[in-house]
Amino acid sequence: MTIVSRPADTGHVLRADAVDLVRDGRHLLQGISLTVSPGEHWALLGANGAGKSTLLGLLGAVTHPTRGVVEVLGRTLGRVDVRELRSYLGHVNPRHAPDGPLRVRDVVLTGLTNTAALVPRWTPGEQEAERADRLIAMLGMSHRAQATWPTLSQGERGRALIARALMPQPRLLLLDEPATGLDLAAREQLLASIDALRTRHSSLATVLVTHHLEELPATTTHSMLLREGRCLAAGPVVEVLTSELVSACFDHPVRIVRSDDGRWAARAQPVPVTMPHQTASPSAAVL
Ligand SMILES: Nc1ncnc2c1ncn2[C@@H]1O[C@H](COP(=O)(O)OP(=O)(O)OP(=O)(O)O)[C@@H](O)[C@H]1O
Repeated sequence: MTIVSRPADTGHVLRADAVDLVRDGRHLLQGISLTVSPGEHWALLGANGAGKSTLLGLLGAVTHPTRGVVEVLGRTLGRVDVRELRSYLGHVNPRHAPDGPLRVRDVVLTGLTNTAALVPRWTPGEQEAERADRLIAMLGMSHRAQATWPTLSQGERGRALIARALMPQPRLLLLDEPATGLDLAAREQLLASIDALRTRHSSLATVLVTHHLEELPATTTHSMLLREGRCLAAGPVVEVLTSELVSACFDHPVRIVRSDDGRWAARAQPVPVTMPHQTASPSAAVL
C-alpha cells in the first residue's frame, strides 16, 4: 500500500511561519516556526500547559493562527476548506469515542468518512474494505476486528484509532499523547506498531505529542521543545533531546539517556530541598 494524499503531493508536509495564537488576550503560542518534510517524525515535548495540543490543533487544521502562516499539505489555513483538508490527514485523538458500540473494523472504516459513526447507506468499496483489514493486521488487531468498542482495552483502542487515522492514506499523521493510560506491555506494543508503520511507509510524516521521553518511538527523527507557548529548541533529535535543553524546557534538572535500541529515558537530578529552620547548602537533604 502506498500512502498518498490529494492536496499538493510534493514539498513540505507542514510549514508554520512566525505563528502566534492569542485567546482572551493571552498568547498561547508565540513566534512558532516549523517545517516538517516527508519521512520526518517529530516529537512535540513540553510541560503541562506549554501549548503542545494547541499547536497540534493548528497543524491538524482544527484552529487558525491569530498571526503568521500555517500550511498543511501545501494548503494555507484561512484560504482552504479546512473540513476537506482534515479528511486528508490522520489525526489520532485518544479521547475519540465512536458513536455507539461499533466493531473495530467499522471504527476503522469511519476513518474514510471522518465521522464518529458509519454513515447511513454508505458501504465501503472492495479496496477500501481490504485496506481496513490490512491496516488492522498491521496494527496487530486482526484477532479483535469483530470486537465492539466498549470491550476493548485502552491499548487496543489506541491501535484501532491509528488504523482509523490511516484509512484516508494520509501523508501526515498527528498523534496526541497516544501512549497515555497504557500499561507497560500495551505501550511497548503501540510504539512497536508506530515504528513498523514508519518503516513501511517511508514518505509518511508524523508529529507526536507527549510529556514523557520514554513514550518516544525509536524512529523519532526531530523534536520541538515548547515552553510557555514559545519554541525553546527545534531540530534533529540528537541536537534537541539533550539534558541541558530538556531541563530548561521542564524547568527541572533532568539527565537524558538514549539506550542502544534508540529509545530515550529521563532521570530527574537530585534537587536540594530546604528543610524548616535550615538554610540551603550543598549538603541539604535531597529527594
Ligand atoms: N480555547 C482556549 N482559550 C483559552 N485558553 C486556552 C484555550 N485552550 C487552551 N488554553 C490554554 O492554553 C495553554 C496551553 O494549553 P495546551 O492544552 O495547548 O497545553 P499542553 O502543552 O497540551 O498541556 P498538557 O500537557 O497539560 O496537555 C493552557 O494554559 C490552556 O489553559
